[in-house]
Amino acid sequence: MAVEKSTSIKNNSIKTVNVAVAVIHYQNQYLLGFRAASQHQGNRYEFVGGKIDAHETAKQALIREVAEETGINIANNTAVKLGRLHHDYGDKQVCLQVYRIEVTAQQYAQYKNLSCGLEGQKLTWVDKAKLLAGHYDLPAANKTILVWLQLPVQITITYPLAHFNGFPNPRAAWSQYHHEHIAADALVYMRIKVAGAEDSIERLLQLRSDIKAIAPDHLHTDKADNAVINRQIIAGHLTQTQLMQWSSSVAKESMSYSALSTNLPLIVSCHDADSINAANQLAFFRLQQQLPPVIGIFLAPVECTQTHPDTPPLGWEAWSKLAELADMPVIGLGGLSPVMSEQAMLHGGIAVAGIRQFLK
Ligand SMILES: Nc1nc2c([nH]c(=O)n2[C@@H]2O[C@H](COP(=O)(O)OP(=O)(O)OP(=O)(O)O)[C@@H](O)[C@H]2O)c(=O)[nH]1
Repeated sequence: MAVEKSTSIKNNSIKTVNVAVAVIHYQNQYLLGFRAASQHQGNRYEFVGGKIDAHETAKQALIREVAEETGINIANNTAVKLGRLHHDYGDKQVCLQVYRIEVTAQQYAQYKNLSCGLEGQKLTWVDKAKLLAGHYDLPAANKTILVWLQLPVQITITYPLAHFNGFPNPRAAWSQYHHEHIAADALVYMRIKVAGAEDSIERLLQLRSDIKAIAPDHLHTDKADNAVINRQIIAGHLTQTQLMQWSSSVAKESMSYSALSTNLPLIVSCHDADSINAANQLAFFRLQQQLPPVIGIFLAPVECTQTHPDTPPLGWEAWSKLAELADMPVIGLGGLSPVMSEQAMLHGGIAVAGIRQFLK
């Protein structure tokens, strides 16, 4: 959501402070600062960052703040946009503009023993698994950043069930095929494209306890007592059509949107600016309601695809402009291969997803 728009939604008597936040890491080591007791949200860990000055872009502020606080020059590192987060602390409203920056091996070697910042603050490199497990007390707004950081740089998508229609038992064939071809520890979007085929998803999850899944949003709400599903499904998925239905139900003040999952984060599919705006609206709504966040957008198609040959591709430039509108991490989809994650990052995305080339 655009900063201006969110500010107008909120109490205008309190000005929103725009903050550039740098999630600096080298592989699985993440850099945290520690806020002094006298600061807002004091005695908590934080990512390096600070207020965006007037006349400064978020990326300029990021480079300046990181240099001022740590001495690390990130001007030539890729800053991967994760998202924008609006948070009301009661005494202060912030809009965090969050970027992930991987430092080079050389930078890490130079700064890995850094324990005190240039402003006298404590700095520490921490293990990603411990960070995500909540071992470090961070300001409340950062909770969503930790959920974003769970997303890998490659996401596998399943074939739809119809792909196996030639088999005597298509549902069993779907589960068996994916059981054999999904890479170890993958995050898999279970795009089965048929209502009522949840048993196939459940069977696949039972066969592959190493994988995590994004499943149609209704699945886990229907089966909230199912241990397999609860353990492995990390997010529910909404198609663009479902997202726009939610958005129009909000516009009509109908309560049907309450049917969306309340126990898991959501990932949505978008193809244009209107749906990205709806995703931002949904993310803002869920944060306000303290519901699990919207953690990503599948934005497609980047390139031509075999599954949607008639849909004109966006191409990376147009894709990048749309990705910039999103308040949450964006995943490239459509005609991509796993090695293109770097390209996605250079265009404002965090990951790539696909079917064929992502299965082994
Ligand atoms: N740097 C940083 N700030 C964060 C994070 N999470 C979060 O909510 N914030 C909030 O964003 C604002 C950061 O701005 P800042 O660091 O320049 O603010 P400050 O209050 O320390 O500066 P000041 O002493 O000039 O007022 C603070 O209100 C802080 O509580 C984070 O991970 N890193």
